[in-house]
Amino acid sequence: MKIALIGYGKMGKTIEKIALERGHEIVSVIDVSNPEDFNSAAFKSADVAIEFTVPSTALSNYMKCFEANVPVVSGTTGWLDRMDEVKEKCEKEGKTFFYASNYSIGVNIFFAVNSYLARIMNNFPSYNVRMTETHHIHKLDAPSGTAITLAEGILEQVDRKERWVLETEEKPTDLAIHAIREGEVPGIHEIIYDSEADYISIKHDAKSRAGFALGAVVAAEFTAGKMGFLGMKDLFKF
Ligand SMILES: NC(=O)C1=CN([C@@H]2O[C@H](COP(=O)(O)OP(=O)(O)OC[C@H]3O[C@@H](n4cnc5c(N)ncnc54)[C@H](OP(=O)(O)O)[C@@H]3O)[C@@H](O)[C@H]2O)C=CC1
Ligand SMILES: O=C(O)C1=N[C@H](C(=O)O)C[C@H](O)C1
Repeated sequence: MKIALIGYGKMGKTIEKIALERGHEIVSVIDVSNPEDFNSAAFKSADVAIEFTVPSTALSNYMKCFEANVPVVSGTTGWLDRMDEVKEKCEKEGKTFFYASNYSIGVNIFFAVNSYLARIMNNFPSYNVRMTETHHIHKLDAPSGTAITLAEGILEQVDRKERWVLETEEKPTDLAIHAIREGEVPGIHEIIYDSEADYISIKHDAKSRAGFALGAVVAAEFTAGKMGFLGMKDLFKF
């Protein structure tokens, strides 16, 4: 498969290594220095583009992929308030977009466990729920995209919580997400249910970026040749 990489940072480089190991060809690499390459024949020849950049540029990168009719798989976080515009492009104009706030298989299992636990805990109001996420000091957004997906999973199930908030609960119906930035941590997410009697927690701790990158390449293999707005539920069927 011919892959274009958009963003050649920590994730772009890890994805390149895994894509090559899986027998794919990298036909174009676009970073801040060469945005004109979206118009190149090499970019347009790609079966799929994999985009991991920064929140401020993600949406405009997707639009450039759509103009070139190259399906895009993205993991960039911190831009999700614009998601409806992307969905509309897919639904009305037949473009292809695959998105996950976290591509690792382990985190997607964790999402399912989080939902299941939240459904049980809905019946036990003596437990208050909160979350912590820990990432490297270079991360631009907080809370992490993964933490937002986890929070959405809890809010769907736990009737006593109405919205997530960064850091401090203002009222009992708030679900607090504490964001920690330290060293070079690839990503830790922990959900805590706390009562007077005890404390139940579930935690995912990424050992490196390899799991995220492998998931993104597998998603790209799945996306090439497909149409529409896609996500991990289409890929894993859970
Ligand atoms: N969904 C998932 O599974 C995961 C998502 N992420 C998310 O992916 C994103 C990238 O993460 P990571 O690789 O660690 O970050 P990095 O900062 O290491 O890489 C981002 C890269 O994008 C480049 N860039 C900036 N602007 C543009 C532009 N206009 N066009 C093309 N490239 C551009 C940067 O260049 P320069 O440095 O020169 O500015 C940099 O090389 C983040 O939003 C992060 O949260 C990360 C891991 C997993
Ligand atoms: O910026 C990162 O590094 C990560 N970002 C994603 C997020 O915001 O959830 C996924 C992973 O946690 C690493």
